[in-house]
Amino acid sequence: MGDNFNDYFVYKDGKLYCEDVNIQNLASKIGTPFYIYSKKAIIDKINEYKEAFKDYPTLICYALKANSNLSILKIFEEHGLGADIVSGGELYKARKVGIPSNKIVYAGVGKTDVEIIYAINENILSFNVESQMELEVINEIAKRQNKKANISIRINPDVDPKTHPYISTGLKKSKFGIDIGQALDVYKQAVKMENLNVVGIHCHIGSQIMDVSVYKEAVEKTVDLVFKLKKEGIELQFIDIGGGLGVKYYPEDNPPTAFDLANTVLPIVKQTGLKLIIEPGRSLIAQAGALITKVIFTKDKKDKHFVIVDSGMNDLIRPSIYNAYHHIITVEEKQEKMVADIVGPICETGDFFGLDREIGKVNRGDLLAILTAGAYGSSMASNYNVRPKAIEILVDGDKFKIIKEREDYSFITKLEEEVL
Ligand SMILES: Cc1ncc(COP(=O)(O)O)c(C=O)c1O
Ligand SMILES: N[C@@H](CCCC[NH3+])C(=O)O
Repeated sequence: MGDNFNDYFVYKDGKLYCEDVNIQNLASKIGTPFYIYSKKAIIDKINEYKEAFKDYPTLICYALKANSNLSILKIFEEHGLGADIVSGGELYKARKVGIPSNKIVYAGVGKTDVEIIYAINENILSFNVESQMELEVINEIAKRQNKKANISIRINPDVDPKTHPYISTGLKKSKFGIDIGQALDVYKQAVKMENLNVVGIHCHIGSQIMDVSVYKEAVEKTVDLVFKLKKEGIELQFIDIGGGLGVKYYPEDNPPTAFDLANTVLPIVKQTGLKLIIEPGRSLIAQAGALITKVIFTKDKKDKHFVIVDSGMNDLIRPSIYNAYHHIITVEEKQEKMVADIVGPICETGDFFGLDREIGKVNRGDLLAILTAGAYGSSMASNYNVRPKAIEILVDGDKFKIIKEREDYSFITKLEEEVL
Protein backbone atom coordinates (compact mmCIF):
# COMPACT_ATOMS: atom_id res chain seq x y z
CA MET A 1 0.00 0.00 0.00
CA GLY A 2 0.99 3.62 -0.73
CA ASP A 3 4.53 4.96 -0.84
CA ASN A 4 6.10 6.03 2.42
CA PHE A 5 5.81 9.77 3.02
CA ASN A 6 9.45 10.08 4.04
CA ASP A 7 12.39 7.88 5.04
CA TYR A 8 11.80 8.13 8.78
CA PHE A 9 8.17 7.07 9.15
CA VAL A 10 7.75 3.87 7.17
CA TYR A 11 5.43 0.91 7.12
CA LYS A 12 6.95 -2.49 7.82
CA ASP A 13 4.55 -5.40 7.50
CA GLY A 14 1.62 -3.00 7.64
CA LYS A 15 2.71 -1.27 10.85
CA LEU A 16 4.10 2.26 11.02
CA TYR A 17 7.59 2.60 12.42
CA CYS A 18 9.65 5.62 13.39
CA GLU A 19 13.13 4.39 12.48
CA ASP A 20 13.05 0.92 14.11
CA VAL A 21 10.42 1.64 16.74
CA ASN A 22 6.95 0.16 16.22
CA ILE A 23 4.63 3.08 16.97
CA GLN A 24 1.63 0.94 17.94
CA ASN A 25 3.66 -0.99 20.51
CA LEU A 26 5.12 2.21 21.85
CA ALA A 27 1.66 3.77 22.21
CA SER A 28 0.42 0.83 24.23
CA LYS A 29 3.30 1.41 26.66
CA ILE A 30 3.22 5.18 27.03
CA GLY A 31 -0.31 6.25 26.05
CA THR A 32 -1.38 8.95 23.62
CA PRO A 33 -1.14 11.64 22.36
CA PHE A 34 2.58 12.02 21.78
CA TYR A 35 5.04 13.70 19.48
CA ILE A 36 7.63 11.31 18.15
CA TYR A 37 10.88 12.47 16.56
CA SER A 38 13.48 10.60 14.55
CA LYS A 39 17.00 11.54 15.63
CA LYS A 40 18.33 10.33 12.29
CA ALA A 41 16.02 12.72 10.42
CA ILE A 42 17.41 15.63 12.42
CA ILE A 43 21.03 14.62 11.90
CA ASP A 44 20.53 13.99 8.18
CA LYS A 45 19.19 17.53 7.80
CA ILE A 46 22.02 19.04 9.82
CA ASN A 47 24.48 17.22 7.58
CA GLU A 48 22.67 18.36 4.45
CA TYR A 49 23.02 22.00 5.55
CA LYS A 50 26.66 21.54 6.53
CA GLU A 51 27.52 19.90 3.23
CA ALA A 52 25.65 22.52 1.20
CA PHE A 53 27.48 25.43 2.84
CA LYS A 54 30.85 23.74 3.47
CA ASP A 55 32.82 25.84 0.98
CA TYR A 56 31.90 29.14 2.58
CA PRO A 57 32.35 30.28 6.20
CA THR A 58 28.83 29.81 7.47
CA LEU A 59 27.32 29.65 10.94
CA ILE A 60 24.05 27.73 11.11
CA CYS A 61 21.90 29.20 13.87
CA TYR A 62 18.95 26.87 14.49
CA ALA A 63 15.72 28.86 15.02
CA LEU A 64 14.53 27.63 18.42
CA LYS A 65 10.96 28.74 17.80
CA ALA A 66 10.45 25.75 15.51
CA ASN A 67 11.00 23.29 18.36
CA SER A 68 12.78 24.09 21.59
CA ASN A 69 12.62 20.78 23.44
CA LEU A 70 15.90 20.63 25.36
CA SER A 71 16.83 17.13 24.17
CA ILE A 72 16.34 18.25 20.58
CA LEU A 73 18.36 21.41 21.16
CA LYS A 74 21.11 19.23 22.61
CA ILE A 75 21.40 17.43 19.26
CA PHE A 76 21.91 20.76 17.49
CA GLU A 77 24.43 21.82 20.11
CA GLU A 78 26.38 18.57 19.77
CA HIS A 79 26.60 19.18 16.04
CA GLY A 80 28.05 22.64 16.54
CA LEU A 81 25.05 24.71 15.56
CA GLY A 82 24.33 28.13 17.00
CA ALA A 83 20.91 29.50 17.90
CA ASP A 84 18.50 32.08 16.54
CA ILE A 85 16.35 33.23 19.45
CA VAL A 86 13.38 35.53 19.88
CA SER A 87 12.99 35.76 23.67
CA GLY A 88 14.75 35.55 27.00
CA GLY A 89 13.22 32.11 27.45
CA GLU A 90 14.80 30.87 24.25
CA LEU A 91 18.13 32.36 25.34
CA TYR A 92 17.80 30.46 28.60
CA LYS A 93 17.11 27.20 26.77
CA ALA A 94 19.95 27.69 24.29
CA ARG A 95 22.42 28.38 27.08
CA LYS A 96 21.00 25.53 29.18
CA VAL A 97 22.06 22.98 26.55
CA GLY A 98 25.45 24.64 26.18
CA ILE A 99 25.12 26.59 22.93
CA PRO A 100 27.89 29.18 23.23
CA SER A 101 26.82 32.82 23.48
CA ASN A 102 29.02 33.75 20.57
CA LYS A 103 26.82 31.59 18.36
CA ILE A 104 23.54 33.20 19.39
CA VAL A 105 21.63 35.83 17.41
CA TYR A 106 18.54 37.51 18.78
CA ALA A 107 15.71 38.87 16.59
CA GLY A 108 12.24 40.09 17.55
CA VAL A 109 10.35 43.36 17.36
CA GLY A 110 9.60 43.59 21.08
CA LYS A 111 12.60 42.79 23.24
CA THR A 112 11.96 43.92 26.82
CA ASP A 113 14.55 45.65 29.00
CA VAL A 114 14.89 42.52 31.11
CA GLU A 115 15.57 40.43 28.01
CA ILE A 116 18.05 42.97 26.64
CA ILE A 117 19.97 43.05 29.94
CA TYR A 118 20.08 39.24 29.98
CA ALA A 119 21.39 39.02 26.41
CA ILE A 120 23.95 41.79 26.93
CA ASN A 121 25.26 40.03 30.03
CA GLU A 122 25.51 36.81 28.05
CA ASN A 123 27.60 38.62 25.37
CA ILE A 124 25.59 37.22 22.47
CA LEU A 125 26.94 37.34 18.92
CA SER A 126 24.34 39.86 17.79
CA PHE A 127 21.07 41.56 18.52
CA ASN A 128 19.15 41.73 15.27
CA VAL A 129 17.67 45.15 15.83
CA GLU A 130 14.22 45.81 14.40
CA SER A 131 13.64 49.53 15.05
CA GLN A 132 15.40 52.81 15.68
CA MET A 133 13.97 52.95 19.20
CA GLU A 134 15.26 49.46 19.99
CA LEU A 135 18.72 50.55 18.86
CA GLU A 136 18.70 53.51 21.24
CA VAL A 137 17.40 51.40 24.13
CA ILE A 138 20.06 48.70 23.63
CA ASN A 139 22.75 51.40 23.59
CA GLU A 140 21.40 52.96 26.80
CA ILE A 141 21.11 49.64 28.61
CA ALA A 142 24.59 48.57 27.48
CA LYS A 143 25.93 51.86 28.83
CA ARG A 144 24.33 51.21 32.20
CA GLN A 145 25.78 47.72 32.22
CA ASN A 146 29.17 49.12 31.29
CA LYS A 147 29.24 46.89 28.23
CA LYS A 148 29.18 47.06 24.47
CA ALA A 149 26.37 45.21 22.70
CA ASN A 150 26.89 43.62 19.29
CA ILE A 151 24.20 44.63 16.86
CA SER A 152 23.03 44.03 13.32
CA ILE A 153 20.16 45.84 11.69
CA ARG A 154 17.31 43.64 10.53
CA ILE A 155 16.39 45.17 7.24
CA ASN A 156 13.02 44.74 5.62
CA PRO A 157 13.77 44.34 1.90
CA ASP A 158 10.13 44.46 0.73
CA VAL A 159 10.30 41.08 -0.99
CA ASP A 160 7.30 38.79 -1.32
CA PRO A 161 8.28 35.30 -0.11
CA LYS A 162 5.17 33.82 -1.78
CA THR A 163 4.00 32.01 1.31
CA HIS A 164 1.08 32.24 3.76
CA PRO A 165 0.43 35.93 4.61
CA TYR A 166 0.67 35.28 8.36
CA ILE A 167 4.24 34.00 8.01
CA SER A 168 5.49 36.55 5.44
CA THR A 169 7.85 38.86 7.26
CA GLY A 170 9.82 40.75 4.60
CA LEU A 171 7.08 42.90 3.10
CA LYS A 172 7.08 46.64 3.71
CA LYS A 173 3.67 46.50 5.42
CA SER A 174 4.79 43.90 7.99
CA LYS A 175 5.95 44.79 11.51
CA PHE A 176 9.40 43.29 11.01
CA GLY A 177 12.71 45.02 10.43
CA ILE A 178 13.70 48.50 9.32
CA ASP A 179 12.77 49.61 5.80
CA ILE A 180 15.71 49.04 3.53
CA GLY A 181 15.44 52.66 2.38
CA GLN A 182 15.98 53.94 5.94
CA ALA A 183 18.62 51.42 6.97
CA LEU A 184 21.66 53.37 5.77
CA ASP A 185 20.75 56.30 8.02
CA VAL A 186 20.12 54.01 10.96
CA TYR A 187 23.53 52.38 10.47
CA LYS A 188 25.16 55.82 10.39
CA GLN A 189 23.59 56.58 13.75
CA ALA A 190 24.43 53.16 15.15
CA VAL A 191 28.15 53.47 14.50
CA LYS A 192 28.18 56.70 16.48
CA MET A 193 26.61 55.07 19.54
CA GLU A 194 29.31 54.42 22.10
CA ASN A 195 28.02 51.22 23.58
CA LEU A 196 27.31 49.36 20.37
CA ASN A 197 29.52 47.28 18.10
CA VAL A 198 27.98 47.22 14.64
CA VAL A 199 28.78 43.71 13.44
CA GLY A 200 26.33 42.63 10.78
CA ILE A 201 23.21 42.89 8.70
CA HIS A 202 20.15 40.68 8.99
CA CYS A 203 17.16 39.85 6.86
CA HIS A 204 14.45 37.19 7.17
CA ILE A 205 11.62 37.35 4.70
CA GLY A 206 9.28 34.57 5.76
CA SER A 207 8.72 30.91 6.41
CA GLN A 208 7.74 27.80 4.39
CA ILE A 209 9.39 29.24 1.28
CA MET A 210 9.04 26.83 -1.63
CA ASP A 211 10.61 28.97 -4.36
CA VAL A 212 14.24 29.82 -3.58
CA SER A 213 14.33 32.60 -6.18
CA VAL A 214 12.81 34.92 -3.57
CA TYR A 215 16.04 34.62 -1.57
CA LYS A 216 17.97 35.89 -4.59
CA GLU A 217 16.01 39.13 -4.58
CA ALA A 218 16.30 39.61 -0.81
CA VAL A 219 20.00 38.78 -0.65
CA GLU A 220 20.82 40.98 -3.65
CA LYS A 221 19.13 43.92 -1.96
CA THR A 222 20.97 43.17 1.30
CA VAL A 223 24.34 42.90 -0.45
CA ASP A 224 23.68 46.14 -2.27
CA LEU A 225 23.29 47.81 1.11
CA VAL A 226 26.49 46.17 2.38
CA PHE A 227 28.36 47.92 -0.45
CA LYS A 228 26.69 51.25 0.30
CA LEU A 229 27.75 50.87 3.93
CA LYS A 230 31.30 50.10 2.85
CA LYS A 231 31.39 53.34 0.87
CA GLU A 232 30.44 55.16 4.05
CA GLY A 233 33.26 53.43 5.89
CA ILE A 234 30.96 51.04 7.77
CA GLU A 235 32.54 47.59 7.66
CA LEU A 236 30.55 44.58 8.80
CA GLN A 237 31.62 41.08 9.80
CA PHE A 238 28.66 39.02 8.65
CA ILE A 239 25.50 38.87 6.67
CA ASP A 240 22.59 36.91 8.17
CA ILE A 241 19.97 35.85 5.64
CA GLY A 242 17.50 34.31 8.11
CA GLY A 243 15.68 31.02 7.71
CA GLY A 244 12.50 30.10 5.92
CA LEU A 245 13.20 27.10 3.70
CA GLY A 246 10.00 25.15 3.07
CA VAL A 247 9.27 21.49 3.78
CA LYS A 248 7.03 18.75 2.46
CA TYR A 249 3.50 18.88 3.85
CA TYR A 250 1.52 17.47 0.92
CA PRO A 251 2.66 14.11 -0.50
CA GLU A 252 3.25 15.80 -3.86
CA ASP A 253 5.39 18.66 -2.44
CA ASN A 254 8.93 18.89 -3.67
CA PRO A 255 10.57 21.44 -1.37
CA PRO A 256 13.91 23.09 -2.11
CA THR A 257 16.97 21.60 -0.41
CA ALA A 258 19.78 23.28 1.49
CA PHE A 259 21.81 22.86 -1.70
CA ASP A 260 19.24 24.85 -3.68
CA LEU A 261 19.47 27.56 -1.05
CA ALA A 262 23.28 27.55 -1.06
CA ASN A 263 23.44 27.64 -4.87
CA THR A 264 21.10 30.62 -4.88
CA VAL A 265 22.63 32.75 -2.16
CA LEU A 266 26.34 31.93 -2.04
CA PRO A 267 27.32 33.49 -5.39
CA ILE A 268 25.77 36.76 -4.17
CA VAL A 269 27.08 36.66 -0.60
CA LYS A 270 30.60 35.80 -1.82
CA GLN A 271 30.91 39.22 -3.44
CA THR A 272 31.01 40.76 0.03
CA GLY A 273 33.60 38.44 1.57
CA LEU A 274 31.50 38.58 4.75
CA LYS A 275 30.81 35.51 6.85
CA LEU A 276 27.35 34.07 6.40
CA ILE A 277 24.75 33.25 9.03
CA ILE A 278 21.64 31.23 8.24
CA GLU A 279 18.73 30.61 10.62
CA PRO A 280 16.82 27.52 9.51
CA GLY A 281 14.12 26.27 11.85
CA ARG A 282 11.35 24.32 10.15
CA SER A 283 13.55 22.66 7.53
CA LEU A 284 15.80 21.16 10.22
CA ILE A 285 13.07 19.58 12.31
CA ALA A 286 9.65 19.43 10.60
CA GLN A 287 9.89 16.11 8.86
CA ALA A 288 11.58 14.49 11.88
CA GLY A 289 8.35 14.64 13.85
CA ALA A 290 4.85 13.19 13.87
CA LEU A 291 1.98 13.63 16.29
CA ILE A 292 0.43 10.31 17.26
CA THR A 293 -3.16 10.37 18.39
CA LYS A 294 -5.84 7.80 19.15
CA VAL A 295 -9.35 7.64 17.75
CA ILE A 296 -11.79 8.16 20.61
CA PHE A 297 -14.98 7.97 18.57
CA THR A 298 -16.18 7.89 15.01
CA LYS A 299 -19.40 9.69 14.22
CA ASP A 300 -21.55 9.53 11.13
CA LYS A 301 -23.87 12.34 10.24
CA LYS A 302 -25.85 12.39 7.02
CA ASP A 303 -23.21 12.64 4.23
CA LYS A 304 -20.53 13.57 6.75
CA HIS A 305 -18.16 11.46 8.80
CA PHE A 306 -16.05 12.49 11.72
CA VAL A 307 -13.07 10.87 13.34
CA ILE A 308 -12.64 12.31 16.82
CA VAL A 309 -9.16 11.92 18.27
CA ASP A 310 -7.50 12.45 21.64
CA SER A 311 -5.26 15.31 20.52
CA GLY A 312 -6.48 18.74 19.54
CA MET A 313 -5.56 22.21 18.39
CA ASN A 314 -3.87 22.72 21.75
CA ASP A 315 -1.16 20.27 20.59
CA LEU A 316 -0.95 21.29 16.93
CA ILE A 317 -2.51 24.62 16.05
CA ARG A 318 -1.25 25.01 12.48
CA PRO A 319 -4.39 23.66 10.77
CA SER A 320 -6.56 25.97 12.88
CA ILE A 321 -4.63 29.19 12.39
CA TYR A 322 -3.21 28.83 8.87
CA ASN A 323 -5.58 26.21 7.51
CA ALA A 324 -2.31 24.31 7.13
CA TYR A 325 -2.28 20.86 5.58
CA HIS A 326 -0.64 18.00 7.50
CA HIS A 327 -0.70 14.60 5.90
CA ILE A 328 -2.49 12.05 8.10
CA ILE A 329 -1.99 8.30 7.92
CA THR A 330 -3.13 5.34 9.96
CA VAL A 331 -0.53 3.69 12.18
CA GLU A 332 -1.82 0.33 11.04
CA GLU A 333 -2.17 0.13 7.25
CA LYS A 334 -5.79 -0.30 6.20
CA GLN A 335 -7.10 -1.59 2.87
CA GLU A 336 -10.50 -0.02 3.23
CA LYS A 337 -10.76 3.78 3.00
CA MET A 338 -13.05 6.44 4.35
CA VAL A 339 -13.46 10.19 3.90
CA ALA A 340 -13.84 12.12 7.13
CA ASP A 341 -13.02 15.24 9.08
CA ILE A 342 -10.31 14.41 11.59
CA VAL A 343 -11.14 16.56 14.60
CA GLY A 344 -10.08 17.06 18.18
CA PRO A 345 -12.16 17.21 21.38
CA ILE A 346 -11.86 20.98 21.84
CA CYS A 347 -14.92 23.22 21.86
CA GLU A 348 -14.05 25.04 18.63
CA THR A 349 -15.06 24.29 15.06
CA GLY A 350 -11.50 25.24 14.12
CA ASP A 351 -10.23 22.29 16.14
CA PHE A 352 -9.38 20.01 13.25
CA PHE A 353 -6.35 18.26 11.80
CA GLY A 354 -7.82 17.60 8.38
CA LEU A 355 -11.13 18.16 6.62
CA ASP A 356 -12.70 15.78 4.09
CA ARG A 357 -9.65 13.58 4.20
CA GLU A 358 -9.32 10.18 2.66
CA ILE A 359 -7.68 7.92 5.23
CA GLY A 360 -7.72 4.24 6.06
CA LYS A 361 -11.04 3.21 7.65
CA VAL A 362 -10.52 3.55 11.37
CA ASN A 363 -12.41 2.47 14.45
CA ARG A 364 -12.34 3.45 18.10
CA GLY A 365 -8.87 2.81 19.50
CA ASP A 366 -6.98 3.01 16.18
CA LEU A 367 -4.00 5.33 15.95
CA LEU A 368 -3.32 8.12 13.49
CA ALA A 369 -0.01 9.78 12.65
CA ILE A 370 -0.09 13.45 11.74
CA LEU A 371 3.06 13.99 9.74
CA THR A 372 5.56 16.84 9.30
CA ALA A 373 4.73 17.90 12.83
CA GLY A 374 8.26 18.36 14.20
CA ALA A 375 8.25 22.12 13.62
CA TYR A 376 5.81 24.59 15.15
CA GLY A 377 3.94 21.72 16.77
CA SER A 378 4.99 21.20 20.38
CA SER A 379 6.54 24.69 20.47
CA MET A 380 3.12 26.26 19.86
CA ALA A 381 1.19 23.91 22.15
CA SER A 382 -1.01 25.19 24.96
CA ASN A 383 -3.18 23.91 27.79
CA TYR A 384 -6.40 25.24 26.24
CA ASN A 385 -9.45 23.50 27.73
CA VAL A 386 -7.10 22.50 30.58
CA ARG A 387 -5.67 19.74 28.45
CA PRO A 388 -2.29 18.25 29.32
CA LYS A 389 0.09 18.70 26.38
CA ALA A 390 1.21 15.76 24.28
CA ILE A 391 4.39 14.16 25.59
CA GLU A 392 7.50 13.97 23.40
CA ILE A 393 9.58 10.96 22.40
CA LEU A 394 12.96 10.84 20.70
CA VAL A 395 13.76 7.73 18.70
CA ASP A 396 17.28 6.59 17.91
CA GLY A 397 17.32 3.34 15.94
CA ASP A 398 15.31 0.84 17.97
CA LYS A 399 15.57 2.90 21.16
CA PHE A 400 13.22 5.57 22.41
CA LYS A 401 13.40 8.12 25.18
CA ILE A 402 10.68 10.25 26.71
CA ILE A 403 12.03 13.79 26.30
CA LYS A 404 9.00 15.52 27.77
CA GLU A 405 6.88 13.89 30.43
CA ARG A 406 3.10 14.00 30.57
CA GLU A 407 1.59 16.84 32.56
CA ASP A 408 -1.07 16.02 35.13
CA TYR A 409 -3.86 18.32 36.25
CA SER A 410 -2.09 19.49 39.38
CA PHE A 411 0.96 20.45 37.29
CA ILE A 412 -1.22 22.54 34.99
CA THR A 413 -2.97 24.32 37.85
CA LYS A 414 -0.03 24.52 40.25
CA LEU A 415 0.66 28.23 39.87
CA GLU A 416 -3.01 29.02 40.40
CA GLU A 417 -3.42 26.62 43.34
CA GLU A 418 -0.48 28.24 45.12
CA VAL A 419 -2.32 31.54 45.39
CA LEU A 420 -5.82 30.17 45.95
C1 LIG B 1 14.04 35.91 12.46
C2 LIG B 1 13.70 34.50 12.10
N1 LIG B 1 14.70 33.65 11.79
C3 LIG B 1 14.45 32.37 11.48
C4 LIG B 1 13.17 31.87 11.45
C5 LIG B 1 12.99 30.44 11.11
O1 LIG B 1 12.21 30.27 10.03
P1 LIG B 1 11.91 28.83 9.47
O2 LIG B 1 11.40 27.99 10.57
O3 LIG B 1 10.91 29.10 8.43
O4 LIG B 1 13.20 28.31 8.91
C6 LIG B 1 12.10 32.72 11.74
C7 LIG B 1 10.69 32.27 11.59
O5 LIG B 1 10.11 32.44 10.53
C8 LIG B 1 12.36 34.07 12.09
O6 LIG B 1 11.38 34.89 12.41
N1 LIG C 1 4.37 29.20 13.31
C1 LIG C 1 4.54 29.23 11.88
C2 LIG C 1 5.85 29.73 11.43
C3 LIG C 1 6.21 31.00 12.07
C4 LIG C 1 7.50 31.44 11.63
C5 LIG C 1 8.14 32.29 12.67
N2 LIG C 1 8.73 33.49 12.15
C6 LIG C 1 4.14 27.91 11.27
O1 LIG C 1 3.71 27.05 11.94
O2 LIG C 1 4.21 27.71 10.10
